[in-house]
Amino acid sequence: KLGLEVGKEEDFSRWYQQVLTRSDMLDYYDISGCYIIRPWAYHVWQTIQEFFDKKIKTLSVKNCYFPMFVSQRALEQEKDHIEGFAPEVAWVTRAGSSELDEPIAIRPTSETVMYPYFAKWIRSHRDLPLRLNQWCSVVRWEFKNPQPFLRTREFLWQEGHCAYIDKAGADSEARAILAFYKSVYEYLLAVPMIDGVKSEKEKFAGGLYTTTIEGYVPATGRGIQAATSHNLGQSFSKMFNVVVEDPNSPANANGDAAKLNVWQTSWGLSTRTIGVMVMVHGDDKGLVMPPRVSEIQVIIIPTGLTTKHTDKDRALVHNACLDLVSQLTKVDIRADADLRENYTPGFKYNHWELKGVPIRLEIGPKDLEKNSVLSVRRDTFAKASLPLENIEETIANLLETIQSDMLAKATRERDAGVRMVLSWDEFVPALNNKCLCYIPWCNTSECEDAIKERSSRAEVGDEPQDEKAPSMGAKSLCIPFNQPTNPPLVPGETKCIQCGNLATVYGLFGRSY
Ligand SMILES: O=C(C[C@H]1NCCC[C@H]1O)Cn1cnc2c(c1=O)CCCC2
Ligand SMILES: [Mg+2]
Repeated sequence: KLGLEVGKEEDFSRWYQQVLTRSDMLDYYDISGCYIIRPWAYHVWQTIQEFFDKKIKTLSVKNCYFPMFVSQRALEQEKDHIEGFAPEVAWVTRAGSSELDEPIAIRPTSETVMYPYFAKWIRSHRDLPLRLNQWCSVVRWEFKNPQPFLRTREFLWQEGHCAYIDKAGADSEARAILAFYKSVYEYLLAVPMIDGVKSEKEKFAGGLYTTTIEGYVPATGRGIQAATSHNLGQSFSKMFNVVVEDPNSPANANGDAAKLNVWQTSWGLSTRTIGVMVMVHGDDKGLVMPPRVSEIQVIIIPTGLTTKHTDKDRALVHNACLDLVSQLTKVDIRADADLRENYTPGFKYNHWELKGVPIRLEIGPKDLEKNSVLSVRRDTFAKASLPLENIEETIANLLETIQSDMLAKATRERDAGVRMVLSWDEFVPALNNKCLCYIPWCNTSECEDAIKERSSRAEVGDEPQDEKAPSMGAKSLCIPFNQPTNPPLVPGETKCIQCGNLATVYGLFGRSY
C-alpha cells in the first residue's frame, strides 16, 4: 500500500514512523532503539556533514578519530560528570566465551576518551589552541521510549573538543560553532531556531555554561534541543590535569612558572537533525524535502500517453524526459526521470510526493508540441506550465524559491507557536495550546523545578489522561540571547510569574522531546 494511512494531526507518532518507513528513509531493526538509516536519509546526513565540515575548517578545526571503547577507569575519572548518566552507558563484558578482566564501556560521548590524551599532548601554551572534531556514532542505552532519529540507542554525530589558553578563546569559539549549527538548520533544513544559553539545571553538568539552539514542532507544540555548544571552563582540564605554564605569569622564586589549566569547549550535532526536518516539514502526503538536502530535487515523469499513442510518440516523450535530466544535471541540479513502464503517472506522483521531492515535472505529447513542461511544487502543490526554453535557470530559481518559502512558512508557524506569557494562569493554557512560552523568570533552579511540577498534566485539574496529551511538565529550553522587548523586562520591578521574586531574564519554556 502506498501513501500514509494516518494523518499528521490525527496520530503524530504513528504518522512520523510511517512517513519515515514508507519514504524509505529508515527501517526498523531487531534491537529496540536501533534503526537502519537508508540512502534517502543518509544523503541528508552527508550533506550536513559536508556543509558543517567546511565551516569548522574555517576555524582550523581538524578531524580525527578516537577509539569507541572507554576503560572503566577513564570513564569514572570524574564522578559527577558520569554519575547522572551511568545507567545509559553500555558495557562490553565478554569476548567470545571468555569474560573480560575489566569491563569496557562503549563511548556515550568522548570527553573521557580524549582528555587524558589532551593532557599528554598539551605541554606548553604553544600547543594551544588544540581544535579536534570527530564524526562517529555513540551509544546511550536510553530507557525512555525510543523515537527514530530523535532518541535512539546509537546515533551518528560529530563531537568537537577544543582547548584554549584563556576563557575568551573558548567563549568565542563556542558561539561561532553555535552559529554554524543554526545555519545547518536554517540554511540547509529550512527550520528556524532560537539560540540562547541553558539554565543551570539544564546545562551540561560538567561545564561552565551550555549554549543551545531550540526548535519547535508545531504539530505537537513541543520544543526540541537541536544542538549544543559548551564552554567547559576549566573543570575538565582540572579533572584530567591538562595544564600548561602560564605565559603571562613570571617564574616564581625558584624558577618554575605558574601552572594554568586550559579552557575547553565541546560541541555536538547528531542525526536528530533529520528527525526535526521531517517533523517540521512533513505533511499528510509524506516528506517535504528542503531542496538543498534532497538527493533528488526534480523528478521528471512522462504523462498523457494513452493506447492511442504510437511507440514512436512514447519514445519521443521518454527521450524528452532524458534530455531534460541531462540538461538539469549539467547545471548541478539533481534530477531524475521515472520511466518505469509498469506504473501509472498517478502512482508515480504519489510515490515521489511521499518521498518529498521538491519539484515534479510532467511531460506529455501536448507539452512537446508547446515546447513546455508542467511543474508541480511539493511544498505548495502549486502547478505552473514552464517553457522548456531556459528551463535550467527557471528550475534553479524555483528550487531557491521553494527553499526560502519553506523556511518562511516554518518561521511563521514557529512564531505563531511562541507566546509572551506574563502571568502564571496563562502559562498552562498556553502549553495546552501547543505553545512555547517566553516568561519573566527569576532564573533559579528551585523555581524551574516548581514550574515543571505545576505544569505537568497530573497537577492541572483532572481531565482524562488521554495518551496524546503530553503529561510532562514544562522545562526551561533556554534563556534566549535575543531577549523579548515587548513588553520590556524592568529589572527590579518585573516579577517572576511562578514564584513572584524579581525576574532577571525572559526564559523560553515548553514541553519538549
Ligand atoms: O555529551 C555530553 C556533553 C557534550 N559531549 C560532546 C558533544 C557535545 C556535548 O553533548 C553530555 N552527556 C550526555 N549524555 C551522556 C553523557 C554526557 O556526557 C555521558 C554518559 C552517558 C550519557
Ligand atoms: Mg540524554
